[in-house]
Amino acid sequence: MEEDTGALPRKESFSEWYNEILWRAEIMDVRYPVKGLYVWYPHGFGIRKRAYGILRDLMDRDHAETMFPLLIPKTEFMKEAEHIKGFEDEVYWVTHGGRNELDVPLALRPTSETAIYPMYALWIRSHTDLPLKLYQVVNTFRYETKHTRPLIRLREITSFKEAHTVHASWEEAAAQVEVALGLYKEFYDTLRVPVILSRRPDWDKFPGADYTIAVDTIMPDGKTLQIGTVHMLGDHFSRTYAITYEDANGEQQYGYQTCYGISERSIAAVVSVHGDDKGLVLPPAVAPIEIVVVPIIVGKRRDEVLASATALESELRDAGFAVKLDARDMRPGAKYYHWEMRGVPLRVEVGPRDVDANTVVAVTRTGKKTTLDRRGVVEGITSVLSTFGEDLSQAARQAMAARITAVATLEETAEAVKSGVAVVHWCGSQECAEKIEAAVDASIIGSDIRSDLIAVSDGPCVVCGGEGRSALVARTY
Ligand SMILES: Nc1ncnc2c1ncn2[C@@H]1O[C@H](COS(=O)(=O)NC(=O)[C@@H](N)CS)[C@@H](O)[C@H]1O
Ligand SMILES: [Zn+2]
Repeated sequence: MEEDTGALPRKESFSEWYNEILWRAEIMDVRYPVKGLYVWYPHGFGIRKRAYGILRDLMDRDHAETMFPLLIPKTEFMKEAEHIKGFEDEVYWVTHGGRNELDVPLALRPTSETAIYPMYALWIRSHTDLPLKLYQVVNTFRYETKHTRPLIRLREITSFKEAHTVHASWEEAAAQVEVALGLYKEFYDTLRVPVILSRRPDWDKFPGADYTIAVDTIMPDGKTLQIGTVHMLGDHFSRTYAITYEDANGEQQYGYQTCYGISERSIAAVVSVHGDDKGLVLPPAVAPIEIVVVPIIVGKRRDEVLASATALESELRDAGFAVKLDARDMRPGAKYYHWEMRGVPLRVEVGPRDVDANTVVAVTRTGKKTTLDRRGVVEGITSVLSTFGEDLSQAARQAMAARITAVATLEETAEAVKSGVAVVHWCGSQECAEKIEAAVDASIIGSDIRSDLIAVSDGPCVVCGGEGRSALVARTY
C-alpha cells in the first residue's frame, strides 16, 4: 500500500472524508468491478472480525448460531405476499446451472425468512420445541437501486447477522423483541456508538412484519443511519409456512416470530461517529491493533532503547493486548501519522529518558499524554485504555445531543433537519407525515422514541394540531 502523506479532507465535508478514509485507513477497496460490491482490506476486515466477535458473544448468550443455504427456490420465495412486494425489485435470480436453464429459478437471499421458515416448519412439532432462537452471519444480496455506498448501502451485504426466533405466543415474541433491542443497545455501547430506538411508521416497517423497532445513529452530516432493526412478525409467516406446534392440550397452534438484523453499517457507524481529521479513531474493543510501541531511537543508545521497547511489547502481548512494535527506520512523527490514520487507540513511546527513569509515555489517539511507571505498566495501560473508551462514548453522546432539536413548527423542523434530527409532536397519521415530508427535506422516521437524550412528551401535532406525541424527523441514508 503506497503511503499517502496528504491530509484527509475536513470531516465537515463528510462524504469526501468518508470515501477517502476507506482507502487511507485500509478498510475497503471500492475498485471491484461490480456496482455495490466492495473488497475488505485486511485492516478493515480486522475491525469487522472484532466487532462481530462481540456480536456473536452477545447472541450466543441465548441463541444458537447456524447457517442456511444462499439459494432460495422461487416457489418458496413467492409464498409470502407482503414479503415479496417488499423485495421483488431487489432480488437477484440464478436461472442457469452451467448451460442448463433451471426449471425453478433460485433467488439469492436478500434476507433469509423464505429459506429458513420452510425448515422451521419441519423442525417445530411441539411446544417443547419452543422457543427456537437461531442466528446466522452471512452475505445477502439486494439489487439496491438507490445510490450504493461502501459499508452503508451495498448490493452484497457481506456481514448480515440475522436472527430468527419462534415462540408459543404473541406476548413471548414481543418480549423477545425487547431482548433483541437490549442486545443491540449493549453491542453499540461496546462500540461507543450512541443510538436512538424508535418504532418505524407502518409504511416503513419490514415487509410481512407487524411492527419494526429500529436502531438509528446520527452521522456527522446530520443524516440518520439505520444500524439495526428488530421485527415483530406475529403469525404472518407461520401461517404462510405452516410453522405450527402442538400445545400442552394437544391443539395445533401457529408459532409467533421475530427476526432482527445488523449489517456492516455497524462498522460504518464506528468509522463515521468516531473518526476525525487525522483518520480513524477506534474503540479499543474493535481495534485490530490496540497499542503501538514506538521506540524513540537516539543515536548511540539505539540498542538499549530497542531492547526496552521489545521487552515492553512482549509484556503487553503476554497480558493479552493486540500490540505492535514499530521499529521501522522512520522518523517518529511519520510513524505517529501512519497509526493515527488507522485509528490505533494508544501509542506508547519509549526513549532514552524513559529507559533511565524506568517510565513510558502513553499517548491516546485523541492526544491525552500520561507518563506511566514501567513497573505495573499493564495496569497503567489498562486504565488509560478504559478511560479512552469512556471518553469516546461521552464525546459521541455530546455530538449526538447537539444534533437533536425539539421543535414546535414546520419552519423550525426544516431548519433542524439541515444539521440533524428534529423532535416534533405527530398525531401518527400518514396524511400529516406526508405534509411534513412535503414541507421539509426530511421524513418521519420513528415514534415511541427511546433515548436518554430525548424527553418524550405529548403535544399538538405539528401539522393538524390534533393529539400528538414526540416523533423523529430526519434525513436518512
Ligand atoms: N443494502 C444494505 N446495505 C447495508 N446494510 C443494509 C442494507 N439493507 C439493510 N441493511 C441493514 O440490515 C439491517 C436488517 O435489514 S432489514 O431489511 O431491516 N431486516 C431484515 O432483513 C430482517 N430479516 C431482519 S434479519 C437494516 O437495519 C440495515 O441496518
Ligand atoms: Zn396530525
